[in-house]
Formats: sequence, C-alpha cells, structure tokens
Amino acid sequence: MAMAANETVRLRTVRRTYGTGDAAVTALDGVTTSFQTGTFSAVMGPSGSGKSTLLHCAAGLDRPTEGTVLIDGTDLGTLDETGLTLLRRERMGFVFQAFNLVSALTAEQNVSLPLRLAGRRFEPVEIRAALAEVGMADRARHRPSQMSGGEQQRVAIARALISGPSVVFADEPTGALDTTSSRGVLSLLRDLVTRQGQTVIMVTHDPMAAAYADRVLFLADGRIVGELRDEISAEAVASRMAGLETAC
Ligand SMILES: Nc1ncnc2c1ncn2[C@@H]1O[C@H](COP(=O)(O)OP(=O)(O)OP(=O)(O)O)[C@@H](O)[C@H]1O
Repeated sequence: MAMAANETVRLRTVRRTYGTGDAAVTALDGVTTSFQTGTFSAVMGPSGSGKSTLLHCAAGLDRPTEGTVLIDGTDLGTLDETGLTLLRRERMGFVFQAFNLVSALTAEQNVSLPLRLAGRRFEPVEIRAALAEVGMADRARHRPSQMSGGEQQRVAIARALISGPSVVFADEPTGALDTTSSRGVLSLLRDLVTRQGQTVIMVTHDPMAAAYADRVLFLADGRIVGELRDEISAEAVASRMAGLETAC
C-alpha cells in the first residue's frame, strides 16, 4: 500500500510486547496512526500507557513485535542496524528531557557534532545560523554549565535540526524546565512547525505543553483511545487525561 505524500511517519498495527509467558507485557497493542508532514503532534497518556514505546518504535530505537513503521515511505523493518542508524542520522532529530548536551563542548561544537559524526562538511556560518534560529547566536562559545536549562534545550533543538531532519522526536522536552523556560521552548517548537514546516512528535505529561500541538493523541493500555485536533486548550487536554487516569 502506498504511503500518502504528506505522511512523514506511519505506524500500522504496531504491537510491542516485552517478556514471555506470565511475565509478558503488552506495551503497544496494535497502534495504527500517521503523522502528517509539517504538523506538531503530542502523545499523552497515563504512566505505563506506552508513550515511550511508541516514540522509540517510531524512531527505530526499538523494533515492534508486529506491525510496520514507515518514515518517508521507508519500512524500518527492512533495514538492518546500520541502515537504521543512517536513517536516524539523516532523517530524525532528537530532543530529550535531560538536554543531553556534551558538557565539555561549547554550544557550537554541540550543534555541529551530528555533522562531524556523519563525516559531513559544513561551514561555521551554518552552525551560527542554527544557533540564531533558536535565539542562541550570542552563546556559541558557552558550555552547557554556563547556560540555563531553557538555553541548553534551545541548543539541543538546534543540534536536532542541523541535519535537516524529516521529523523531530521530543521526549518530555520541558520535563526539566520551569514554566517560563517551558513556554519558550514550546513556542520555539511551534514556530519551527508553523514557519518551516518541520514535523514534530512530542511525548509529554503536561497539558499546557500538549496545547501547543496541532493534534494530541491519547494512549491507554497501549492503544490509541482518543484524539484532539486544532484549537487545543490545556483544559480540554487535562480533562481527557483525568478521564483516562480514573479509568485505569
Ligand atoms: N524493556 C522493557 N521490559 C519490560 N517491560 C517494559 C519495557 N519497557 C516498557 N515496558 C512496559 O511497557 C509498558 C509501557 O511502557 P512505556 O515506558 O512505553 O510507558 P509510558 O507511557 O512512556 O510511561 P511513563 O509515562 O511512565 O514514562 C509499561 O507497562 C512498562 O512497564
């Protein structure tokens, strides 16, 4: 079956079980969905509902037990580990709760790291432009310890974008930030989608964060149990979440 041109990520009946026999856990129980190019999606759900597993399977960091994941039409199941690593390097950007910058490197060295690892040539001006894009142009020579959490996350976003990825996966990107820094980081992600057509998939616990998205997917017990689209309010997200948490 062909993949629609405007789908960057597609999951088809993705199941992921861990362990066997009595100890078997079904983390994802037949998830089918797609993430459209140039949209900002949030994935929410109670603890243990399968959010991280979904993100890891979509990003080829974990392999589904059954089902298919396509990125830009490429079936990840057809790739070996090297193929997956290359596809991740070229097509995906990652942003984590803990920023994961290399502490010994400056902001500009952190941002250029993916290009160095890929053996790609680059000009310093490209790195400066990426830092300017996230509002960190004046901090190029600073190390992570000289930056606030919000600033470090901005640098991490510049690093995620430097290879021109098809999709950015963000795992609780504001989980370690205060409200003001969180809003800054979320506005930045929102802007990258709106102005540059970036595709972003974010796992979050925070209804305020999810409200920046175009679409919120709700997971419970490894299944998609609901969705909100457009004009999403934090209140609407919180009330859906409250419903899921009492149901569990
Ligand atoms: N490596 C593993 N081995 C065994 N079980 C696992 C493993 N990883 C996840 N699970 C189980 O799969 C289910 C889904 O886990 P997952 O981490 O995807 O949930 P989550 O929604 O991201 O949770 P949280 O919000 O607490 O991070 C849970 O029951 C979890 O215990």
